[in-house]
Amino acid sequence: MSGGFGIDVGTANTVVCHRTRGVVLDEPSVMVVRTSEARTRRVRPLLVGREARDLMGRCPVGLTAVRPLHDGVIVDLEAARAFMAALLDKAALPAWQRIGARAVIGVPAGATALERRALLEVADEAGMRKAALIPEPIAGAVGCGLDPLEPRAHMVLDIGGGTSEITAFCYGGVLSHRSSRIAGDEMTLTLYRYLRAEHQLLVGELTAEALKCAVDAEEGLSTVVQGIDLATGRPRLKTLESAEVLEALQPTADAIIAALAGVLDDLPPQAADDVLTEGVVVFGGSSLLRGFDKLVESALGFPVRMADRPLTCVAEGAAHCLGDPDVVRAYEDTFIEAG
Ligand SMILES: Nc1ncnc2c1ncn2[C@@H]1O[C@H](COP(=O)(O)OP(=O)(O)OP(=O)(O)O)[C@@H](O)[C@H]1O
Repeated sequence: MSGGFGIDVGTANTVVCHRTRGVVLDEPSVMVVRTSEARTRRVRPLLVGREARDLMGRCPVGLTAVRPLHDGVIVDLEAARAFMAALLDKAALPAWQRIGARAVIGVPAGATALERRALLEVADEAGMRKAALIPEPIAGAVGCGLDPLEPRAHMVLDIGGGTSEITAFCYGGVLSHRSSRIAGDEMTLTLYRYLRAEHQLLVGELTAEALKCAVDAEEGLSTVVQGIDLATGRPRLKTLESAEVLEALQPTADAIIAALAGVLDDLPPQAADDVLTEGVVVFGGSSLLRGFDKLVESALGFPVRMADRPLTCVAEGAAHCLGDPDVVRAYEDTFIEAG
């Protein structure tokens, strides 16, 4: 059987990868709904994905932008169902391809049983009857070409929008795992707060995020930001050097590096040796922050391997696992519930 989908429903982006056709959907995990319907069972998205994201921070009265996931897990089942159905409609995936299709879905390694069931229900509603779950770090590792069944330890860092997950694994089992809520959204919030406190400038979430993505560590680029002056209430432009932006983001990067060091400390010497030789494999959108790899390398002193496709490798790895069920079976009982 050649069909089926690998799915990564993330806090920031949702990616669907067909087993043979590759990525068929890659959209922000946002929808715009009527405020009166937002918390009801009859929520009907007016906009979904990119168009919904464009309205973030600009929603007129009566409309609300909703993110159905927080920290990588579903927080509102009705919203998530409506979101997934609208997104699949938007991708125009024909019903014959979807209904009864197999799917492997990436889930944070620390998702609770309830959170995992919520994802399976959403897949079921979307018509995918034979869905299986896989920890996202393992799916991402497969998408980067690692073999999580070989008797050799690997370590991956997945920095997405809501969570950073660090996982060391070997021979079908997890050696050590840490998850932190310090990831891309927290970096954006840090910049928003920084501009407010240090430059008395109020900016929208999309502007703060664009500043984070525009930063260029190597070429010392500067970026012009437009916001509202807190003192006068008038629009004002501010030019920021990359070095200043990176300095403001340093504490968030330090927190992620500390979690990485913690996972390394947990490893038995032989496994640590494997990891130090291969280096840590990094993926997730926030790994694209300029200079992040150099920061990790200089802090920990071991190599960092950036994924070729950091935003889609989880969905691609999950799709690959459709043809390699041993990986799904080996890791299905390795979810680590937070105590
Ligand atoms: N060039 C860039 N520089 C810095 N950050 C970036 C860049 N491009 C994307 N990002 C950030 O990557 C994050 C989204 O990454 P990704 O799509 O991997 O998250 P996700 O899988 O949806 O989230 P999670 O894994 O937490 O559920 C956003 O916070 C976004 O701002």
